[in-house]
Amino acid sequence: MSGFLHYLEMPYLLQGILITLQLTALGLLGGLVLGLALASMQLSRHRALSAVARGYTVIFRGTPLILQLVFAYDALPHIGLMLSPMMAAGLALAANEATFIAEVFRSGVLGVDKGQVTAGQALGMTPRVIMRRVVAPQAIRLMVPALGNEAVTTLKNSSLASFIAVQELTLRSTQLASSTFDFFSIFFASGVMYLALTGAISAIQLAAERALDLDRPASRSWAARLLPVRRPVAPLAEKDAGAAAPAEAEEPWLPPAPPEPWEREARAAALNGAPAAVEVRDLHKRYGEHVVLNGLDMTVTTGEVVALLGPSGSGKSTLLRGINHLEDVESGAVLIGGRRIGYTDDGRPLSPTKVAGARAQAGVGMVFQHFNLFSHLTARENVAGPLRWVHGMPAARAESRADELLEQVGLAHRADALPRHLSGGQQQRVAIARALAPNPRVLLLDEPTSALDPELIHEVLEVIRGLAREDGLTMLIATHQLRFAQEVADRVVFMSDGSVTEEGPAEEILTRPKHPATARFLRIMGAESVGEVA
Ligand SMILES: Nc1ncnc2c1ncn2[C@@H]1O[C@H](COP(=O)(O)OP(=O)(O)OP(=O)(O)O)[C@@H](O)[C@H]1O
Repeated sequence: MSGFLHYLEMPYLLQGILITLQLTALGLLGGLVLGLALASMQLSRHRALSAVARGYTVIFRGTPLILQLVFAYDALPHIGLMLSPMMAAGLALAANEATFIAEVFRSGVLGVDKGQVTAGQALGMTPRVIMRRVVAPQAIRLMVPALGNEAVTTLKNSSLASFIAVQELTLRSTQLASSTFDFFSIFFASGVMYLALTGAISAIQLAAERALDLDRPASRSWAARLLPVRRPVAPLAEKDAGAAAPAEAEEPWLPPAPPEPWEREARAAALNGAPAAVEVRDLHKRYGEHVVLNGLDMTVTTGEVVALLGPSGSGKSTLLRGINHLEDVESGAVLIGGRRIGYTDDGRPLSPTKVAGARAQAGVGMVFQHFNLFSHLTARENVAGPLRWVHGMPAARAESRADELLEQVGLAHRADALPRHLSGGQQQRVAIARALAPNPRVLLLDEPTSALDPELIHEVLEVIRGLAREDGLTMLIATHQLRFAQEVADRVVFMSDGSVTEEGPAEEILTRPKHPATARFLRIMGAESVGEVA
């Protein structure tokens, strides 16, 4: 059995290993470059590019590698492309491997939560910035195991190059065995050598996975220097300091009583005559045959807080996305501070990159139902990152602004935590801080508490209440929290079937609705208790 050992150090076979490694490197690097191009083409919005990439994939994934090797070596010379055996094998390996690597890239990119991409868009990031700062760092982490697999496959497939006389390990083992007839020992030694090589690849893969693991302290991770940095995970705090009411309180939490009539009157007087922050004019949107916004008109005055109510499916989220041009609409217009986002002055649509710039300038902050925090970044980086990437703020200033806002939402002590180490309520408060960071002129909140457990809702509502009452921020809030709407909103807009059914002072709409649809909705949502509070 030990007869195979001396083959492990035989220069003839060791040189074969070197050639195997060179061939694997050619196949893998070529496959990575070509695979990246194929994946980009498949993900592109241009149908022709996508079709070419799919056609390529069908051909190269559907035919045997050995045929491709022989083709590259024997057939290409007939069209004047003469390649050495090594180059022909490298080309065939790369061309074949690219189809699999492209799928790995594609699944990595598609595996990143779409909500984060939407959040990036809402923050004014260009497609390129979103890819670099949000999608790529997360996709790379997802792709490492599959890429490790592809590296092992390429190494093993390189043995097929023996068919076109490349002097790699398999061919040399075969030649040696044919001349010595010591088949068993030689092929055994050759198998051990392949195992050592594939084992090394697996070890590299594991090291990369460990290095990219977000739960490891960044200081020990070499990969953290390549991908966006995060600070070591802060120890979990037992209890949240800040805006929240204690979660363990035994009494059910109730929002403070609505403002006194004189307070409402004072606010109404202050808002009277203020310029429009958001104007929505005759907005139409449909998904296929389904009309979602049906000629919707609405104006939000600067400093006003508007609660958007309506049954599920009435188009509230679509309206909020439409206001920030995250949704294409069929007709109508949205003006933010008097300007249309996403269109030139003569009404032509802008490119996605220019739309991003327009969004950043328009100053519309957005908070989503499912938070949509960038899951690979700490709370601080979630807030500071967009300030740097979109608004060009120096890192130190962006971080101190992030710290200031995290303090405001009661999360200064969790600034270094990743989103997955935060409760839902904390995540939503980080999302609010992120939306506030660039000083938006208007904040859109899309059911900010509906994904939260009941005991976490109040901490988010407290933050929003502070923004409305103390900071005087213009807000449009889609919500099902009627008591909250009554307390915080200056006006309630009730939507059904894609248009405004009824609107007016919060107090009036919530306690004395005129339209039967509003009355039915309020009844279902427990309007009785609103009446009690009033
Ligand atoms: N991308 C989409 N493709 C097809 N239909 C969609 C899409 N997005 C939303 N819709 C449909 O549009 C309608 C309005 O959806 P929207 O999310 O705006 O309603 P909503 O009032 O916010 O509802 P909810 O209170 O449940 O969030 C719904 O019927 C929904 O199914």
